[in-house]
Amino acid sequence: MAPGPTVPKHLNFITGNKNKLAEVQAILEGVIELRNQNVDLVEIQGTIEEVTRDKCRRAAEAIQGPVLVEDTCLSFKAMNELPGPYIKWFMLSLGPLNIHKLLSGFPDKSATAICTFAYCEGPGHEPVLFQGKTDGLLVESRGPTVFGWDSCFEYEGKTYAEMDKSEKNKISHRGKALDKLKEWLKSRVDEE
Ligand SMILES: O=P(O)(O)OP(=O)(O)OP(=O)(O)OC[C@H]1O[C@@H](n2cnc3c(O)ncnc32)[C@H](O)[C@@H]1O
Ligand SMILES: [Mg+2]
Repeated sequence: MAPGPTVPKHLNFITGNKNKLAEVQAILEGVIELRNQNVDLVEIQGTIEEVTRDKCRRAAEAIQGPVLVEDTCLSFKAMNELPGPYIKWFMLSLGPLNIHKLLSGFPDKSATAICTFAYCEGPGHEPVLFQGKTDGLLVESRGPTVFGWDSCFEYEGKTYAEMDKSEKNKISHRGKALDKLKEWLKSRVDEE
Protein backbone atom coordinates (compact mmCIF):
# COMPACT_ATOMS: atom_id res chain seq x y z
CA MET A 1 0.00 0.00 0.00
CA ALA A 2 1.20 3.55 -0.73
CA PRO A 3 2.43 5.48 2.34
CA GLY A 4 -0.18 7.61 4.12
CA PRO A 5 -3.28 7.17 6.26
CA THR A 6 -4.98 3.77 6.41
CA VAL A 7 -8.75 3.38 6.22
CA PRO A 8 -10.75 0.64 7.97
CA LYS A 9 -13.23 -1.51 6.00
CA HIS A 10 -16.12 0.24 7.72
CA LEU A 11 -15.94 3.99 7.50
CA ASN A 12 -17.49 5.87 10.39
CA PHE A 13 -19.28 8.90 8.97
CA ILE A 14 -20.06 11.40 11.74
CA THR A 15 -23.08 13.53 10.89
CA GLY A 16 -26.38 14.53 12.41
CA ASN A 17 -27.96 15.19 9.00
CA LYS A 18 -30.09 12.29 7.72
CA ASN A 19 -30.39 13.64 4.17
CA LYS A 20 -26.62 14.03 3.88
CA LEU A 21 -26.13 10.51 5.20
CA ALA A 22 -28.61 9.06 2.67
CA GLU A 23 -26.81 10.73 -0.25
CA VAL A 24 -23.37 9.65 0.94
CA GLN A 25 -24.62 6.08 1.44
CA ALA A 26 -26.11 6.02 -2.07
CA ILE A 27 -22.96 7.41 -3.70
CA LEU A 28 -20.54 5.14 -1.79
CA GLU A 29 -22.64 2.00 -2.20
CA GLY A 30 -20.44 -0.90 -3.28
CA VAL A 31 -17.28 1.15 -2.64
CA ILE A 32 -17.02 1.03 1.14
CA GLU A 33 -19.40 0.17 3.96
CA LEU A 34 -20.51 3.17 5.93
CA ARG A 35 -21.40 3.37 9.60
CA ASN A 36 -22.92 6.43 11.15
CA GLN A 37 -22.69 8.12 14.50
CA ASN A 38 -24.44 11.35 15.35
CA VAL A 39 -22.08 13.40 17.49
CA ASP A 40 -22.94 17.03 18.08
CA LEU A 41 -19.73 18.74 16.94
CA VAL A 42 -18.79 22.34 17.63
CA GLU A 43 -18.20 24.19 14.34
CA ILE A 44 -15.67 27.03 14.51
CA GLN A 45 -15.51 30.17 12.34
CA GLY A 46 -12.89 30.33 9.61
CA THR A 47 -12.23 29.28 6.02
CA ILE A 48 -14.08 26.23 4.67
CA GLU A 49 -10.92 24.16 5.07
CA GLU A 50 -10.27 25.33 8.65
CA VAL A 51 -13.87 24.62 9.67
CA THR A 52 -13.81 21.11 8.14
CA ARG A 53 -10.36 20.17 9.53
CA ASP A 54 -11.35 21.29 13.00
CA LYS A 55 -14.68 19.43 12.80
CA CYS A 56 -12.80 16.27 11.76
CA ARG A 57 -10.27 16.52 14.62
CA ARG A 58 -13.11 16.97 17.12
CA ALA A 59 -14.96 13.95 15.70
CA ALA A 60 -11.82 11.76 15.92
CA GLU A 61 -11.31 12.88 19.54
CA ALA A 62 -14.96 12.25 20.39
CA ILE A 63 -15.03 8.68 19.12
CA GLN A 64 -11.30 7.94 19.67
CA GLY A 65 -10.92 6.41 16.23
CA PRO A 66 -11.02 6.90 12.46
CA VAL A 67 -13.74 9.22 11.14
CA LEU A 68 -15.17 10.79 8.02
CA VAL A 69 -16.93 14.16 8.33
CA GLU A 70 -18.30 16.61 5.81
CA ASP A 71 -19.12 20.29 5.83
CA THR A 72 -21.37 21.92 3.25
CA CYS A 73 -21.26 25.59 2.22
CA LEU A 74 -23.40 27.79 0.05
CA SER A 75 -21.59 30.91 -1.15
CA PHE A 76 -22.99 33.92 -3.01
CA LYS A 77 -20.76 35.87 -5.40
CA ALA A 78 -22.61 39.14 -4.65
CA MET A 79 -21.85 38.66 -0.94
CA ASN A 80 -18.15 37.97 -1.46
CA GLU A 81 -18.72 34.23 -0.81
CA LEU A 82 -20.77 34.56 2.38
CA PRO A 83 -22.66 32.86 4.04
CA GLY A 84 -20.36 29.93 3.04
CA PRO A 85 -19.91 27.63 6.06
CA TYR A 86 -22.52 29.64 7.99
CA ILE A 87 -25.40 28.81 5.60
CA LYS A 88 -26.87 26.42 8.18
CA TRP A 89 -27.70 29.30 10.55
CA PHE A 90 -29.29 31.35 7.75
CA MET A 91 -31.37 28.32 6.76
CA LEU A 92 -32.48 27.80 10.35
CA SER A 93 -33.59 31.45 10.59
CA LEU A 94 -35.04 32.03 7.12
CA GLY A 95 -36.00 28.59 5.83
CA PRO A 96 -36.11 27.49 2.18
CA LEU A 97 -39.00 29.81 1.30
CA ASN A 98 -37.14 33.00 2.27
CA ILE A 99 -33.46 32.32 1.70
CA HIS A 100 -33.52 33.77 -1.87
CA LYS A 101 -34.38 37.18 -0.34
CA LEU A 102 -30.76 37.45 0.85
CA LEU A 103 -29.88 38.40 -2.74
CA SER A 104 -32.99 40.45 -3.53
CA GLY A 105 -30.97 43.69 -3.69
CA PHE A 106 -28.34 42.20 -5.99
CA PRO A 107 -28.67 41.53 -9.73
CA ASP A 108 -26.06 38.75 -9.57
CA LYS A 109 -27.71 35.56 -8.23
CA SER A 110 -24.60 33.35 -8.68
CA ALA A 111 -24.22 30.74 -5.97
CA THR A 112 -21.70 27.98 -5.44
CA ALA A 113 -22.39 24.79 -3.48
CA ILE A 114 -19.24 23.44 -1.88
CA CYS A 115 -18.81 20.13 -0.14
CA THR A 116 -15.68 19.31 1.82
CA PHE A 117 -15.09 15.84 3.24
CA ALA A 118 -12.35 15.19 5.77
CA TYR A 119 -10.96 11.84 6.79
CA CYS A 120 -8.83 11.39 9.89
CA GLU A 121 -7.20 8.16 11.13
CA GLY A 122 -7.70 9.06 14.77
CA PRO A 123 -6.80 11.58 17.50
CA GLY A 124 -3.56 13.43 16.73
CA HIS A 125 -3.61 12.63 12.98
CA GLU A 126 -3.84 15.25 10.26
CA PRO A 127 -7.17 15.22 8.33
CA VAL A 128 -7.13 14.68 4.54
CA LEU A 129 -9.60 16.84 2.57
CA PHE A 130 -11.69 16.16 -0.57
CA GLN A 131 -13.67 19.03 -2.07
CA GLY A 132 -16.32 19.33 -4.77
CA LYS A 133 -18.02 22.48 -6.12
CA THR A 134 -21.08 23.08 -8.27
CA ASP A 135 -21.93 26.52 -9.67
CA GLY A 136 -25.57 27.57 -9.92
CA LEU A 137 -28.05 30.28 -9.02
CA LEU A 138 -30.00 31.18 -5.90
CA VAL A 139 -33.69 31.17 -6.90
CA GLU A 140 -37.14 31.26 -5.32
CA SER A 141 -38.01 27.85 -3.89
CA ARG A 142 -39.16 25.27 -6.48
CA GLY A 143 -39.79 21.63 -5.70
CA PRO A 144 -40.06 19.73 -2.40
CA THR A 145 -38.51 21.46 0.61
CA VAL A 146 -37.13 18.27 2.12
CA PHE A 147 -33.39 18.89 2.22
CA GLY A 148 -31.86 22.24 3.27
CA TRP A 149 -31.60 24.70 0.34
CA ASP A 150 -32.14 22.07 -2.40
CA SER A 151 -35.28 23.86 -3.60
CA CYS A 152 -33.45 27.22 -3.93
CA PHE A 153 -30.30 26.12 -5.76
CA GLU A 154 -30.73 26.00 -9.54
CA TYR A 155 -28.32 24.16 -11.80
CA GLU A 156 -28.88 24.22 -15.59
CA GLY A 157 -32.56 25.19 -15.32
CA LYS A 158 -33.58 22.82 -12.52
CA THR A 159 -33.33 23.16 -8.77
CA TYR A 160 -31.69 20.29 -6.90
CA ALA A 161 -35.14 19.57 -5.45
CA GLU A 162 -36.60 19.19 -8.97
CA MET A 163 -34.04 16.52 -9.86
CA ASP A 164 -34.30 12.91 -8.88
CA LYS A 165 -31.63 11.78 -6.43
CA SER A 166 -29.40 10.04 -8.97
CA GLU A 167 -29.50 13.12 -11.21
CA LYS A 168 -28.48 15.38 -8.31
CA ASN A 169 -25.71 13.04 -7.15
CA LYS A 170 -24.14 13.03 -10.64
CA ILE A 171 -23.60 16.78 -10.78
CA SER A 172 -23.69 17.83 -7.13
CA HIS A 173 -20.99 19.34 -4.93
CA ARG A 174 -21.25 16.16 -2.81
CA GLY A 175 -21.00 13.78 -5.78
CA LYS A 176 -17.87 15.56 -7.04
CA ALA A 177 -16.19 15.53 -3.61
CA LEU A 178 -17.00 11.83 -3.21
CA ASP A 179 -15.50 11.05 -6.65
CA LYS A 180 -12.20 12.33 -5.26
CA LEU A 181 -12.62 10.41 -2.01
CA LYS A 182 -13.42 7.21 -3.97
CA GLU A 183 -10.28 7.59 -6.08
CA TRP A 184 -8.18 8.01 -2.92
CA LEU A 185 -9.90 5.12 -1.11
CA LYS A 186 -8.90 2.69 -3.87
CA SER A 187 -5.31 2.78 -2.66
CA ARG A 188 -6.05 3.13 1.02
CA VAL A 189 -8.57 0.60 2.34
CA ASP A 190 -7.01 -1.70 4.89
CA GLU A 191 -7.56 -5.30 3.74
CA GLU A 192 -6.52 -6.80 7.11
O1 LIG B 1 -23.82 17.07 11.40
P1 LIG B 1 -23.39 17.79 10.15
O2 LIG B 1 -22.79 16.87 9.13
O3 LIG B 1 -22.54 19.01 10.42
O4 LIG B 1 -24.77 18.27 9.45
P2 LIG B 1 -25.35 19.76 9.33
O5 LIG B 1 -26.80 19.62 8.98
O6 LIG B 1 -24.97 20.54 10.53
O7 LIG B 1 -24.63 20.30 8.03
P3 LIG B 1 -23.52 21.44 7.80
O8 LIG B 1 -22.89 21.84 9.09
O9 LIG B 1 -22.62 20.96 6.70
O10 LIG B 1 -24.41 22.65 7.29
C1 LIG B 1 -24.83 22.73 5.97
C2 LIG B 1 -26.20 23.33 5.82
O11 LIG B 1 -26.57 23.15 4.44
C3 LIG B 1 -27.62 22.19 4.30
N1 LIG B 1 -27.21 21.23 3.26
C4 LIG B 1 -26.14 20.38 3.29
N2 LIG B 1 -26.05 19.70 2.13
C5 LIG B 1 -27.08 20.11 1.35
C6 LIG B 1 -27.51 19.77 0.06
O12 LIG B 1 -26.88 18.87 -0.68
N3 LIG B 1 -28.61 20.37 -0.41
C7 LIG B 1 -29.26 21.30 0.32
N4 LIG B 1 -28.92 21.67 1.56
C8 LIG B 1 -27.83 21.10 2.07
C9 LIG B 1 -27.78 21.54 5.66
O13 LIG B 1 -29.13 21.14 5.86
C10 LIG B 1 -27.31 22.65 6.60
O14 LIG B 1 -28.37 23.58 6.79
MG1 LIG C 1 -23.08 20.97 11.09
